[in-house]
Amino acid sequence: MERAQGQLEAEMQNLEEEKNRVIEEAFIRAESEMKAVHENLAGVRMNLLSLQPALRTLTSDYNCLKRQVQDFPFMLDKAITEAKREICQVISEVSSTNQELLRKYKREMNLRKKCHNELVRLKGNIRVFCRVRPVSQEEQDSADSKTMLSFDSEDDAILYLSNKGKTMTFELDKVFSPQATQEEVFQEVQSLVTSCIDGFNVCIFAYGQTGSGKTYTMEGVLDDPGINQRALRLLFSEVTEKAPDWDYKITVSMVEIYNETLRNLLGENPTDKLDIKMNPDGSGQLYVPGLTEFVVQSPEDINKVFELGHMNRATACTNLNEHSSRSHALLIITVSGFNASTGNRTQGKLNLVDLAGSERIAKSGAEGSRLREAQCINKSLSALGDVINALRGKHSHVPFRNSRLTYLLQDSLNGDSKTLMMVQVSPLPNNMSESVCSLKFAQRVRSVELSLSSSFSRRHENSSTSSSPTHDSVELDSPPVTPVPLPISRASSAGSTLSSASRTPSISRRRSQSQLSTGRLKLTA
Ligand SMILES: Nc1ncnc2c1ncn2[C@@H]1O[C@H](COP(=O)(O)OP(=O)(O)OP(=O)(O)O)[C@@H](O)[C@H]1O
Repeated sequence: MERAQGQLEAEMQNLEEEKNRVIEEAFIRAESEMKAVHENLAGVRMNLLSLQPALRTLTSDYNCLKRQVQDFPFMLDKAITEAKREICQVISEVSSTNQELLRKYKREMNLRKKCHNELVRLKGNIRVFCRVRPVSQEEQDSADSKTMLSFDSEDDAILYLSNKGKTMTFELDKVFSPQATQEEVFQEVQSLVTSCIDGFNVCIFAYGQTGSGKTYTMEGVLDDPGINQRALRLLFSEVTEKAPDWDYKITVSMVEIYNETLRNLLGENPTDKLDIKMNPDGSGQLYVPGLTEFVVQSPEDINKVFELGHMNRATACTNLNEHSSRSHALLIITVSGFNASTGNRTQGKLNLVDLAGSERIAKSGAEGSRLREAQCINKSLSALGDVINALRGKHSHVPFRNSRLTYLLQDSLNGDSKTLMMVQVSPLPNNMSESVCSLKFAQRVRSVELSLSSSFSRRHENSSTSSSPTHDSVELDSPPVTPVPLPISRASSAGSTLSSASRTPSISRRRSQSQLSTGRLKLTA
């Protein structure tokens, strides 16, 4: 019993010790945990302390933003109102500048038109050029190739023609020697071409006997095109350049007049005959029902037009060369413009005409269909001369209706329209009588015009220069023609609508003027 009690006490003793140890350990652990918690707490406190300024900044930022957000609609309204006011002010400034510019532009345009009209009035609106074609290789080889034409080295408007021992002098507006290139010829006519953009109607005729180079000048050859193609290309590039301000439309028609019958060369059926009628819209303008008008929208279209016209012309006849000599070929280009900012509209027409051969076949005993062809050609060329004469003579009646050609071109020959007659001449002695006829025709056309464009000539209206430039009024082997002594209007032609840049100071012209003052011109023997 005592032993058991001793054991129990010892166990209790152990347990008591064990308890004290565990408590001590727990206390130590609790103390170290407490210490760690304190340390963490201190860290958190430190963090809290360091975050406080940032929090204050954030709070103040937030408050600031909040105020701004509250103020924003008001500020926005204010800014918009201010911007509106500034924009309105700028717009009104720009618009008044614009108005001023528009006013100036319109005034300049009117001035330009007035100057142009005045220039046309002073110069006369018919110009006559002459182009002498070169002698071909074949002709050079033949015995009869000696050219009878010569040029004035100091005056590019004079042409001398030797005939039967006498030298005839012709004075025109410009003479192109056989060396003149297609480009040089075009340079002289390009201002006339572009004037149709300004709303003028223009006619350029190639006149002369068969084989004198009319088609070469107008159509040209594949690698060296003539006036037709160059004109269309120039017009296209000019209107493209003006595109931001102007909206232009270029349309092209091609017509052939054969035996007084009109054919549509760009139509689906080129053998169909066309008629010329009064426009039912009451405008008093003529129109050709069914005439194809091809709208040119790209340079490629230009090639298409010429290919189609050429193909249609060729398919409707057996021999194109012969046929083209006996028919008039017309390329009619219309340029319509609209300026959206000024509201201005323009419409000009450029008629490029390769006339039928002017030789007088009727006098050489032609019969049947050849005779009819010749009569038709003579009739229309004479009608052209009569119309020009009547127009420039301000006759009350202008016989437009005497031929299809003049009837079709009525609106382009009338009013302030401009005409250029390109007289083609062969240099060969065999062709001399026809060359003389062509040059006389040209000179009479020019003299009709000149006789009305200077006061001097008005006084001489009824003298030798007033004869009508009718085609068949020119007689073969008639005495040498007297040069038209009217250089006054040409002397004042600086700034001509037709380029005068290439003209040389003219001894001949001075000579003409001094002869003019004596009232007489002699032929050079
Ligand atoms: N300035 C020139 N330079 C080179 N060749 C030319 C020139 N003028 C004409 N020719 C050539 O002379 C020939 C006759 O010219 P073209 O056919 O143009 O005459 P045309 O007056 O139109 O004749 P047609 O009345 O028969 O149509 C052609 O072979 C042409 O190529």
